[in-house]
Amino acid sequence: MAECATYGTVAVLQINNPPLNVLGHDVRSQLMSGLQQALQDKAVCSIVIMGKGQTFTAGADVKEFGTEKVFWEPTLHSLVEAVSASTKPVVTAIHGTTLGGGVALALASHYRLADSSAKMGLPEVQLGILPTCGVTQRLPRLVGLQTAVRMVTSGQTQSAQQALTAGLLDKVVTDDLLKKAVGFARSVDVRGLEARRVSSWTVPGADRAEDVLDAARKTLVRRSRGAIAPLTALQAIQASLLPFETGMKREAELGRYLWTSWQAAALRYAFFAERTVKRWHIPRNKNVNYRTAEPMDIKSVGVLGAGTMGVGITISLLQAGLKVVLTEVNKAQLDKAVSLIQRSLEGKSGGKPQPMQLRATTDYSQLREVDLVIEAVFEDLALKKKVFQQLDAVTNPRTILATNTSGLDIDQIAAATQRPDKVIGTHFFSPAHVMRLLENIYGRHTSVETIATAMQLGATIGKVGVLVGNCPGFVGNRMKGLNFTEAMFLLEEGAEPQDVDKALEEFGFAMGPFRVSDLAGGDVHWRRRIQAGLTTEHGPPPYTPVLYRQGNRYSPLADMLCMQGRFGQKTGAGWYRYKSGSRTALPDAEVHRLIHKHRQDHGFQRRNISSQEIVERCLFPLINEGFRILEEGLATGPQDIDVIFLLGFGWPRHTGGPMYYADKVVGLGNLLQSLEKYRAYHPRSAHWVPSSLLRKMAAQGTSLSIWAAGSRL
Ligand SMILES: CCC[C@H](O)CC(=O)SCCNC(=O)CCNC(=O)[C@H](O)C(C)(C)COP(=O)([O-])OP(=O)([O-])OC[C@H]1O[C@@H](n2cnc3c(N)ncnc32)[C@H](O)[C@@H]1OP(=O)([O-])[O-]
Repeated sequence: MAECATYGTVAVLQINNPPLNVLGHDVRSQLMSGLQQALQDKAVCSIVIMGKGQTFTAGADVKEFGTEKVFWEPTLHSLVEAVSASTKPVVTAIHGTTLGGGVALALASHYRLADSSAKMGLPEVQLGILPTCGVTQRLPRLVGLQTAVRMVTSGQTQSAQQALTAGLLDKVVTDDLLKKAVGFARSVDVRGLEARRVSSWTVPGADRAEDVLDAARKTLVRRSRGAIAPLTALQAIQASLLPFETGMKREAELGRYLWTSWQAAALRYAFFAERTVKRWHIPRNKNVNYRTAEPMDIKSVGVLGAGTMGVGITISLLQAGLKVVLTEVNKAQLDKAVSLIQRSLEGKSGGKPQPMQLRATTDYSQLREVDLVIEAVFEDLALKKKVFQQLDAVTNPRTILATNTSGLDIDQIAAATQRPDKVIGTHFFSPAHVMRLLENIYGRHTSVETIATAMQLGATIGKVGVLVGNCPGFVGNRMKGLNFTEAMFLLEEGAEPQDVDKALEEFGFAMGPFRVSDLAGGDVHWRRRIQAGLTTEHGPPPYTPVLYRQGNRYSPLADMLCMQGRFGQKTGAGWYRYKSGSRTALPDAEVHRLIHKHRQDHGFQRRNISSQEIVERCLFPLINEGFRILEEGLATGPQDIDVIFLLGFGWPRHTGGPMYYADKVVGLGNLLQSLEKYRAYHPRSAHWVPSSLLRKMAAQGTSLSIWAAGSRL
């Protein structure tokens, strides 16, 4: 856990708690007793604290949070204060990704040394808590307010070089950290320790503090969108301008406030949910799971289609060091894609992709020897079936064929091949090289090896893979579609697009549904609705009522915009208008007139609609659908749905995701009541009918956490 050794006059305490040396109770106890021994040992003049293995430490053990263990002595706070109070100089020697409590230990030490590859960061706000243990008081004294605010409120890591420049480190070394740290510790002045204690310093540039804090507050109010941790952290940093002890008290008060908040619990849930989804199984056959599966080794991947998605997917694959054969029938499109890919990779790595790694071609037969192909052609079932038939003929029979469809039937696509066991959906989210989600969809015949390979590929390219079953829209788009449907009904009843967007942005989404639609392009879903027979390019299908389709209430507003060529930002007009070259959504009188006329034509009485109603009407049907998805066995558990929404649809992380939010914030009983209430007003919308799983759980008073625990192997 923590090992102690002496090198002449230097005592070295080494954390050894693989994989990440987290500071659980055992580690803290052993570090504390090692420190005390070193202080008592007359032969020891200075002390080094460092870590073995992949990192110094990833900080506190998050698994202890929410349990009593975190308060067992020595707490992290006691350990940090003992380091600070040491009567012998303490040198912290850092390597790997050092986070949270690791940075707290370093700040309390008298000297800080790091390996050149080290990174340091304070991810606490991402867990909804405050970096306590004096971090908010010592860090500004060491690096100034501006850097401290940036590090604490963003959670972003600093490279060793950045940390050195900022004053967070005293020295960066290149190799043999143990030897260098011992040498450094031997050389430090054992007298004058007080002057090395950061707690005795004052914050540099305190005369400009007001300006720095005001600017940070304005940015955070805009960016945090309801998350309380970043602004609370700013208050704690502000307290560093007070005498150290007073600031520490304020830090402790604010720390307690966040520690006990529902947002901290939600963010902790989100942290573990992202890691839980890799433990997948198929609900209808639990024997098919991550433990029984053996993935194929993937070294080369073919990408078919060089549009926006194909380009993003190719970049992700190349960044992970895989060989890619990018295939596109249109030569001009292919050339454009290659130059986009090269520019993107140059921007990141300073180098072009090696010619060996990216081969661009118009010739399908070049895909013959790749291990896996990801098809990313236009979202059209007939086209995809044709492409899969060709792929089946041209590729090696062992090659896995993946489709980047966002909602089409995997079984129908697989049926176009002689190898349905090797066909799977790999749904990337746009921009594919940025978004961390990969929704993997198995069909009726997809083999366990194919599933394991797609999940493994996700991990290889730095994405979080979530496995789901096959249904129209899969999990993400099936649920998300309902959000947009209700958003349009709200327009019919009296809201304007900007009212709906504002309410959902205040809830925490980066963008409301109409701004998202304009960004993505309204034509994508319009084409899908045409294919589904819900509308035609010229209006409702013959003999179809304007406001009802296939037995449900239907709003034709989005179709009406598309019929006018208003596809969103790319056409300069959608639900909003856009000045040339600008992405700023401006309310558009044309759209308001169109909505107003539609209301008049169909007898809607305009009424004022509250933000609460907007949020409930847009989100509750989506959550209800999540319960249906669980009931139908299309997701391994609620975490899978939450991760899809957190990483793929910008669901505000501090609420934990739709299923967690329903369970812990709204309450399943309240959710059921609301669904019943809206169902009474909107009897022609099937999405208000509560799912039987929700009814059952609300009646039994059970929580989704029972499901979450029981649904994992
Ligand atoms: C009192 C408060 C004051 C203090 O300031 C608070 C803190 O320090 S707050 C803490 C601040 N620190 C953080 O917030 C650190 C958050 N951690 C990270 O950001 C990444 O893990 C890291 C970048 C370090 C490595 O990425 P990677 O290489 O892709 O590895 P990976 O992510 O796949 O993790 C491997 C396994 O380790 C597990 N695990 C990880 N961290 C912790 C932890 N702290 N604890 C427990 N477990 C943790 C993780 O669940 C996984 O387990 P499993 O069973 O295999 O699912």
